[in-house]
Amino acid sequence: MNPNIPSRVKLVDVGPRDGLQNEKQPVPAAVKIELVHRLQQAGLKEVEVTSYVSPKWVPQMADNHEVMQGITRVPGVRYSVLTPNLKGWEAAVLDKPDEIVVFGAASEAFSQKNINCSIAESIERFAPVVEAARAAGVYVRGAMSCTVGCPYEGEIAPERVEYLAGLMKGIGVQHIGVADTIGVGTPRKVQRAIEATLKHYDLNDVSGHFHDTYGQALANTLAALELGVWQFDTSVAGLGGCPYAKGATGNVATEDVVYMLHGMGIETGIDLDQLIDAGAYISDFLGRKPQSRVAVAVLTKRKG
Ligand SMILES: CC(C)(COP(=O)([O-])OP(=O)([O-])OC[C@H]1O[C@@H](n2cnc3c(N)ncnc32)[C@H](O)[C@@H]1OP(=O)([O-])[O-])[C@@H](O)C(=O)NCCC(=O)NCCSC(=O)C[C@@](C)(O)CC(=O)[O-]
Repeated sequence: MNPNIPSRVKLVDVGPRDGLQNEKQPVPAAVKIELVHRLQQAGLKEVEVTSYVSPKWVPQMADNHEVMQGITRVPGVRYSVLTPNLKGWEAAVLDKPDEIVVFGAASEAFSQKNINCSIAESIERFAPVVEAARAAGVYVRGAMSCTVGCPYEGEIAPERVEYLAGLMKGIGVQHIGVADTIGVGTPRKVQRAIEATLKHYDLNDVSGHFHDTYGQALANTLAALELGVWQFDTSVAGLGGCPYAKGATGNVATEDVVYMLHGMGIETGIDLDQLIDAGAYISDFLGRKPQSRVAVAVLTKRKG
């Protein structure tokens, strides 16, 4: 096996936030809370719970306070939330997240559509958020959208990823996620985006966030593992899609990544059966099958 491949991987389940943010049907806070509980029971050590964004832009996340305050926290589990500006941070801090996420884009057009400002303006907005969070002892992660392709601008060059990673580093963002927002990436392209990020960030501070629109997300995860990346965002049942990236499907399913990693002898600390139950719970609520191939296979096998 490639010696760069780590023996242990940390997965952050972003299903409750990235997975549900685009759902058109209302999902009650109680269901979101139960999903977080089931994920932590399955062994997830970090869950991205919600976002503090405009309820006019993303109505599904309007219950952020209720969800964060309703969770029974487990020691050793981290709860992260998205905060695009100081207003978001001021709301989020009341709910005591372990980690906040500022989210920018390597594409100007996506930045405008997603957060209504240019890349340069986004960094100006993030800077005081990062400062306030770090002063309060809250860890700061950055997400970089559209690192290989953009729904409005097409292919994104690695130099633009390097540029954004440098800006994020410059304002004190501690960890950076390399996102293939619309799932158009293929393994070499994703590796180039990660290599560009590694010009500014240590390998231990970089994670992968791959959507599966074109069915490449597992291959892209493996490509990132081959560079030594050991942290990934995944979404239980493959939930999700971004409201500002039409047609993009959910993140790679946590179940599929766990199955692949365990099959490679890589530890995750996650119980696949309990994870599949968590995915079945939310999929039943939404009235559809899990998007995870592994979950569907196991659930079919269980029926006998
Ligand atoms: C970023 C803003 C808020 C800027 O929105 P804006 O309109 O430019 O902000 P503004 O400062 O001009 O304020 C306009 C209104 O929004 C309110 N407002 C302002 N800020 C907040 C806040 N934090 N929370 C609640 N309300 C807020 C503010 O109070 C005001 O309310 P009004 O006076 O009209 O009633 C807006 O564009 C927005 O909410 N966008 C949604 C972004 C979003 O959630 N996108 C999806 C998540 S990112 C993602 O999924 C990608 C990722 C991370 O997963 C990685 C990947 O795959 O690429």
